[in-house]
Amino acid sequence: MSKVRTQVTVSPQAHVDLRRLGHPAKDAVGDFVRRLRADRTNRALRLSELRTAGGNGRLFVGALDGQRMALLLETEKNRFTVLAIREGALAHDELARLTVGINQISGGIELIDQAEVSANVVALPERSEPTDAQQAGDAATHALHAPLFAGYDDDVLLGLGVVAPLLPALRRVRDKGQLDALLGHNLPELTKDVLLALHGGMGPDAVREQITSTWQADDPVDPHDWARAARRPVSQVSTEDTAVLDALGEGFDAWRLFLHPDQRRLATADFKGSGKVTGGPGTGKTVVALHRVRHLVDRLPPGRTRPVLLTTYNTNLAADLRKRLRQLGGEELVGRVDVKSVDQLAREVTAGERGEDLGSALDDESAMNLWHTVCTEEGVFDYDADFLDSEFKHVILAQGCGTLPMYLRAERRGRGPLHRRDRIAVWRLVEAYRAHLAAPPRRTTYALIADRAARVEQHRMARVEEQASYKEEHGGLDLIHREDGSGMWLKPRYQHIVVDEAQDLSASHWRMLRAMVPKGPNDIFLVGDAHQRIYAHHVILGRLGIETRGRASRRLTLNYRTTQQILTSAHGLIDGETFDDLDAGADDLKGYRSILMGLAPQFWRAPDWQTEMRAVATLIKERHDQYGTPYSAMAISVPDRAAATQMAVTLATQPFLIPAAELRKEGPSKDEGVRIGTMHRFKGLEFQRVFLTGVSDGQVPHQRFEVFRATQPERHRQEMQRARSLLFVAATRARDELIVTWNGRASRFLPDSAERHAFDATELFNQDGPPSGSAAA
Ligand SMILES: Nc1ncnc2c1ncn2[C@@H]1O[C@H](COP(=O)(O)OP(=O)(O)OP(=O)(O)O)[C@@H](O)[C@H]1O
Repeated sequence: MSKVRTQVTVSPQAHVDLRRLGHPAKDAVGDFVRRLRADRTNRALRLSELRTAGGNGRLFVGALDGQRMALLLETEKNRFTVLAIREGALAHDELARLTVGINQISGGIELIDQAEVSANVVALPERSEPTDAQQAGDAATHALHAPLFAGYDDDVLLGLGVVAPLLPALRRVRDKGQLDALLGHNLPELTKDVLLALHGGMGPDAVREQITSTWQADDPVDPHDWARAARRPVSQVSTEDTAVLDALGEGFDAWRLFLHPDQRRLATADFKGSGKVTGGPGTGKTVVALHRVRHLVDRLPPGRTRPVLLTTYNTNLAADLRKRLRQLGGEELVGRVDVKSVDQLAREVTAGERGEDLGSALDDESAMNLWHTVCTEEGVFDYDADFLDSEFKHVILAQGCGTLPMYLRAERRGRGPLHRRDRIAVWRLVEAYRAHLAAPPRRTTYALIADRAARVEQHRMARVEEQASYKEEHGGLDLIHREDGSGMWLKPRYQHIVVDEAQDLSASHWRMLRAMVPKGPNDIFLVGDAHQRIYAHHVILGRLGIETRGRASRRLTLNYRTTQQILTSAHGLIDGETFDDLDAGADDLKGYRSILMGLAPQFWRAPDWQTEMRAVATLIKERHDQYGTPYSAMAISVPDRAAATQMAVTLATQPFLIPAAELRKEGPSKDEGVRIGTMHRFKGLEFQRVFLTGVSDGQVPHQRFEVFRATQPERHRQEMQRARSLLFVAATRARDELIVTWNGRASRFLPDSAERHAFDATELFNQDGPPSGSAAA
């Protein structure tokens, strides 16, 4: 019999099964897909038809290996979609009972296990019908017992996108616990999102507008046309099954295959100029940025140049972006993109300048020490080094103040008043500081490098524009003679720039980037979140020539990283603060939600730092030994570098013997081992389990900021906001579990309930064993 070429894709829900079942299942699916593509008649696949799905669809089961089976849908001749994976003796029966359908809103293929949902979730405490006496009870009691979604007709729920076969079970859900259990199942994403939003208090109209409409299919949905359904992006990303095989082979991240419709739209949108995406932690901003890069590269003419720049705040994040870009599109994609941190870029720009030697860059601590030196030498002790450094970077350099009169006129929005007399004194100190740097051996700072790079690029862009207009006036003649000396035409550095972690770039960085790409369609695309700003100050992009108002600004609100439970707690950390939208507007986390369910964060208090460290080591070892969490999937944030060393030593000693890797600027010091670093190092990363240690009173926020409360209230407010953002960033790195520990009293940023609910770390070392909480995630 001749072999028939077969196409195979994997559905989003099957992908969730694979995540849950882990690597052996993934490898089995990879093998199965390869063999099925090669020859569907291969007997080892044990491919057998189960039933028709109605219309042109046929359901099959196949054997992945001795223990695992898959449910497949043949949507047209020799095109299969893997819908679900089960393992164990009952795998066949479990697959056979799944209900498969086409969602009438999204047009995507969805499935649910009605039996499992009913049995495990809502069959639980079905409440008996009220007696007469109870019926006489007050309305509040009645409301308490009413099913959660009683207020919405079936038609309303279906119209919003809820998967139809779920309705009978959903009608019996009466409390949040049952809803969480229901959402803990592998349900279609649209259904989960709608139910969460309704339960969170969003009205059906708002849900329709903000959620359902984003999933709406572009064409009319025929509930029997499986071939069409399977080709819609919500069912799969690509009609090429090689993409699926690649994804299965190398790493295993859903984002490479399935994008939320909002994410997809942003990645492929056409902007008249720049585009901006904001959104809370874990909403897939980086994922959108990566897909955006792929989209831009796909539209380039063939070539070897790198006309697209992908940039971010620091080196280790840039390395991470390069890795993820390679996963997304291989060498072919990476080969067309410059992936660099903004400081590296600025460094290269200034290094390329003839006759320019700015000297080596001081690290943050040395730069701060230099301010101390300058103040001592000048005999001025009215301003602290932090303040001077910030004033220099965020006012003087940010606004390009080259002279004292310019600085006297500079705006200091949100920084409180600074009188003329003080500005003159600060300016003198700044001049002394610059003189120190210029004296041999010449040194500089990253802020000065960025400032210089911005000027160089602005100058370069002015020449590019000048040449372009000359060429236009002279009919496009070759102008070699005009560029005599350099002998070449100047071209803009890039055609497109994509920026991740945009909230932490300084005004100088933006000036440099603005001048690296000509103004035009899709010039700059930036993603960021002001709630996570921990370095820079608020920059108004519109004033720097980056216009993203109106339709060019979008927000993502669905979190894919962190469980709803962790998110709610993290949210509490920044409640009450106000945030910008990276431009002149305001932003908040309204509507920010997660469809992932899990454990509530755990709190542990210890009498002292030593006990706290040993408690953390105990909890980590338990998670590794009992639940199989690799050490490298766990991370500990510590208050400072000394604490990092102490923590690593504690982990390494008997009885723990836990390997550790320090999180450095350029990434972890080793591939293996628990990651340890200060909260700043957690930026942009994610881990399965996160331990935030030293979250004690006086440590978070640090007590040194207390002096500003009376003397510089505006400064105090800013420091508090930054400290909250830092804790927020660190907490939202956790995928499955967040553990917060402290010694002495808890940080005032934590809710009062933290102290009340905290476990006592000393009990971990009692003979009776610890109350260590459930850790399986
Ligand atoms: N459509 C998706 N489907 C499945 N997983 C997704 C999707 N989008 C993002 N993710 C996953 O969610 C996590 C967070 O994504 P990403 O890092 O892009 O978020 P972010 O908004 O940049 O986060 P942060 O601002 O906290 O750095 C990652 O693990 C990513 O793989």
